Amino acid sequence: MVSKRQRVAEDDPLTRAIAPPPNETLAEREQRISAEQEAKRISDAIDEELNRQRITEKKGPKAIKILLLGQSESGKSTTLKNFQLMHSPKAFRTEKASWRAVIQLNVVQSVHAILDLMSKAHASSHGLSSSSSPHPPSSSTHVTSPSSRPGTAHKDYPPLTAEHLKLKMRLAPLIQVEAALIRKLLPPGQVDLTASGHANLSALALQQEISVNSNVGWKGAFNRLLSTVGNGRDSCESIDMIDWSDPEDPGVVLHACSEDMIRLWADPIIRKLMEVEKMRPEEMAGFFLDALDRVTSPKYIPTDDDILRARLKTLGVSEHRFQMKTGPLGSSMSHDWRVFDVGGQRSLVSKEPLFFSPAWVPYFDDMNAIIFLAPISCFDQVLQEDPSVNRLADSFLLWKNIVSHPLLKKTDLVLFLNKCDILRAKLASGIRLGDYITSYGNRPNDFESASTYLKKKFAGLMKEHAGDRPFYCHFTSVTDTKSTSLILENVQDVIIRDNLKRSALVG
Ligand SMILES: Nc1nc2c(ncn2[C@@H]2O[C@H](COP(=O)(O)OP(=O)(O)OP(=O)(O)O)[C@@H](O)[C@H]2O)c(=O)[nH]1
Ligand SMILES: [Mg+2]
Repeated sequence: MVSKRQRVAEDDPLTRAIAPPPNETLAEREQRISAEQEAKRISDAIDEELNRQRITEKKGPKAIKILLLGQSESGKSTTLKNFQLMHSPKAFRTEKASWRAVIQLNVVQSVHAILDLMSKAHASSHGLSSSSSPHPPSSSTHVTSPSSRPGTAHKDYPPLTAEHLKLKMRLAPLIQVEAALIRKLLPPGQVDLTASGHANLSALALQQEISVNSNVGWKGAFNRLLSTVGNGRDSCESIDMIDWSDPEDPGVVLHACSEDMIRLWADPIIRKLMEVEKMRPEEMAGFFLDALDRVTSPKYIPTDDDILRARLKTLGVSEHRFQMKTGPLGSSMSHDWRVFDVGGQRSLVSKEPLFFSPAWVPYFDDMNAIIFLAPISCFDQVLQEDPSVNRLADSFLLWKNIVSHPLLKKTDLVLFLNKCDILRAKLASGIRLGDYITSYGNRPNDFESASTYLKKKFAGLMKEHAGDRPFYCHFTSVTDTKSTSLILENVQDVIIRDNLKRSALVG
């Protein structure tokens, strides 16, 4: 008779699956038992390895953590990309297909800003209000002077010809491409509606910059999308998965509009128009108009430099981990490094950047170092989130808050005076630092004097609010990978040295 318990066990699918076959021969039984023993041996070995790793992790040196801070567009994500390029170049390059779409979006948005300005100039010359133009005014990121904000006086725009208006019409398909690219880059439900509050993608694109929440892995979303149109190969070489013959690829329209975009960007009247508007696209984030021929070519694949210049606003936090040998040459000591990149945009409610929110502050004392980025070329610009605040004044204020923060007393603070390449070009073009920073007075308007002066200002704030803390400061252009990798190596050395000093004091 079969007991109830035995019946239950036989009904159990797992028991049935692992039960020996009913007519098992002696040889088969021996083979089965030996296979089971081998499987158990492998499983035990895996458990043992996991345990060993857990113990070493506990015993081994703690991960070294770096937090990147600074206002929006200061260059935090670009610095993170430099870390990735230095320590995981292969992984960095597998994301080229995703960056191609971001660069295409950057191109379209730069052209869009110029088309907006043409509408505004056209409306102004016909005595209409610019709000009657089909395109609302572009975001203040595209505008480098407070004088070009809405509601300002009538300007002396050069008259546009019929040819300009035709050119503008021929470029209209780019607006659809813009919406398609945004849809492609944002996983469903990830459209950031915080600023405008409506879901029309094309209008949304005009009103605000697209941001991607780094936690949801937009690159992953894009790769999944690619794999449905590509050859279906489950590869991480995302560039291999682009279907170059896909007629729906945004690159097709971009290529078709290429000559017209080049003509627009080179046109002397359009240049004059931008000059009157004090609009300098070359200083804008994600500037590719000087490389239109290349980036709109049918088989365009971004270079490392292109990826560093691509602009995608960060929402939330991005993390990059890598391992690095440390200590004297030949030493086998290895550290885990973690670099955190937090979106610098301010909350519309608290007016504070995300990294000063109550959710983030508790993490501060867990950081070994903070790299604070101050884009010193922005002395004549205002914050996109609050046009009443000058960008350089905002960087001074953030720096002051960081150096005097009680939770950051033991953290290494490293200052990157960033966008030096743009500062140099801006001063050379005749824009005067003294017109915006009155304390600069009549000092020479060259890079050496201006950068030294600004460095002293930041050092002064440190001295005033944090006493004799070491002042680590670098002049950077983080889109230049060569010089940035040297600077980052130096920063890593300083952090390791200070970390060792601290553990010696504790030990
Ligand atoms: N020319 C030049 N461009 C730079 C430099 N640093 C950053 N950029 C560009 O400026 C834009 C903004 O840089 P990001 O690194 O995205 O700025 P962010 O601080 O991460 O901004 P949020 O994510 O909004 O907080 C990108 O297009 C970069 O390529 C620089 O030193 N020189
Ligand atoms: Mg960012």
